[in-house]
Amino acid sequence: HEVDKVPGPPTLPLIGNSLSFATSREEAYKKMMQLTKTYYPLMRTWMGPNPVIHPLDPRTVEVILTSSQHITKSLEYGFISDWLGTGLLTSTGSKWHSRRKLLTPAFHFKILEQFVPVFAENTAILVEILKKKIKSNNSAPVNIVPLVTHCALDIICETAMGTSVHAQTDSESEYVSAMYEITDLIVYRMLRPWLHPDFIHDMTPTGRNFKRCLKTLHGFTNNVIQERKEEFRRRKASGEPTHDGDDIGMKKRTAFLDLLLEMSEGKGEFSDEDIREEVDTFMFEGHDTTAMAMSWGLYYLGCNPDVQQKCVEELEEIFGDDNRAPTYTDLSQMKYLERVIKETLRLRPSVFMIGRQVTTDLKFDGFSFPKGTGIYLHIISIHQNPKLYPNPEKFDPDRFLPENALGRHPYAYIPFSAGPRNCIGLIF
Ligand code: HEM
Repeated sequence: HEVDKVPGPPTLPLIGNSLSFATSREEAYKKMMQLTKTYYPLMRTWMGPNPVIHPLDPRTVEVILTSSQHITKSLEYGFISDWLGTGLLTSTGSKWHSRRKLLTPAFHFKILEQFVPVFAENTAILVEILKKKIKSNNSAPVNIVPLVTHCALDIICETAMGTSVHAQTDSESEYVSAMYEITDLIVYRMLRPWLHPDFIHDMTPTGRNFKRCLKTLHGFTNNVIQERKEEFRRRKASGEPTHDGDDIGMKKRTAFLDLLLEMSEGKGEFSDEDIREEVDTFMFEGHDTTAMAMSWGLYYLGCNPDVQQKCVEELEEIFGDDNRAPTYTDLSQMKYLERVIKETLRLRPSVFMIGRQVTTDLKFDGFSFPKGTGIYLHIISIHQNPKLYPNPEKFDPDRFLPENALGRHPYAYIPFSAGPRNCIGLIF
């Protein structure tokens, strides 16, 4: 096979390199990181019967990401599509093109600006919960990940669907548990090629649990969509504004769902099913990514008191003694905090790997890769490459000072991916 001209670890017939990764997430991750170091700058593996190439330096990553041809996601994304359908993350070709065009205005900063109070309200709840935890724990370490994740879930629910799941105050919610469980089940399946065929997966406990979670998740979004739709129609019929909140507890803001409903009513371009797949996509893409970024950010602030002190000073400069909630304009003044977030996403990018599938022959560096070859892009491996970031494990926000970033390859920093299929929620 053409792909075998590229160096890579020894393979077994039929199963390729799959056995090496059919282990815990942690082990699979460590193994992959080690391989990317050994075979830098280009590696091949076989995931079961499927060949995969791993471009590991920014130059070749740029070739893939800037291409308008290579926009089809790798086979693994198929395991999410029972949940997310062919929404923006998983779709390809003309469906993806038209959806991306339709949804881009929903992420305009004018829309995002009205969400800042939602961030502030939910963060205030998180701070109170953290204070209580620290007190009741006698200042012993607190696992912040579930707390931060619940906060992120509340934020994304309110901004994407205009409804609250109150995950911070009701962590027993069925929807919240299903959300947690399904992501674990998907990763478990990805790492085990014998679970890839649907008919096998469906017969296993993993498959049955997956279906159960799916029922809860789809049931929840379907309900919210129906409720919002009825409300939307009622308002339209009575001549009220369709999406600026009402007196039954909704805040004065437009959730993504309201925008989708407007699109569907206006031009009939979105069916209920279309709306659900996009809302589910935002829920999936928008909560775990932000929760991990916030958790790692807090972790690094905790480990680096000097960095923490500089953030405090910056905030004091902006707010003085005022206890008011931050505004969108305030955010743009938090230059140092922005570098802290950038450095967090360098060291611990929430989406540490993305995948593509070759659909028309791909050529670079004297190699030719036929249709059907998988492409894995290891964002984390690029971000931790000592050739691009000296002393890569060191947490140093000043790497992102303009003078220090000068001359760095633009594809050496890609936490939100890049090119036509980059993250639509990156300003969020
Ligand atoms: C720290 C936060 C985030 C990070 C690091 C992140 C990262 C990424 C990355 C790397 C991709 C490319 C995925 C791929 O090619 O497979 C992506 C795509 C996407 N992200 Fe984000 N994301 C974040 C937050 C969000 C939020 C808050 C939303 C929505 C509310 C969102 C919605 C999406 C969507 C819909 C796509 C698919 C875009 C397309 O294919 O056209 N993301 N994100």
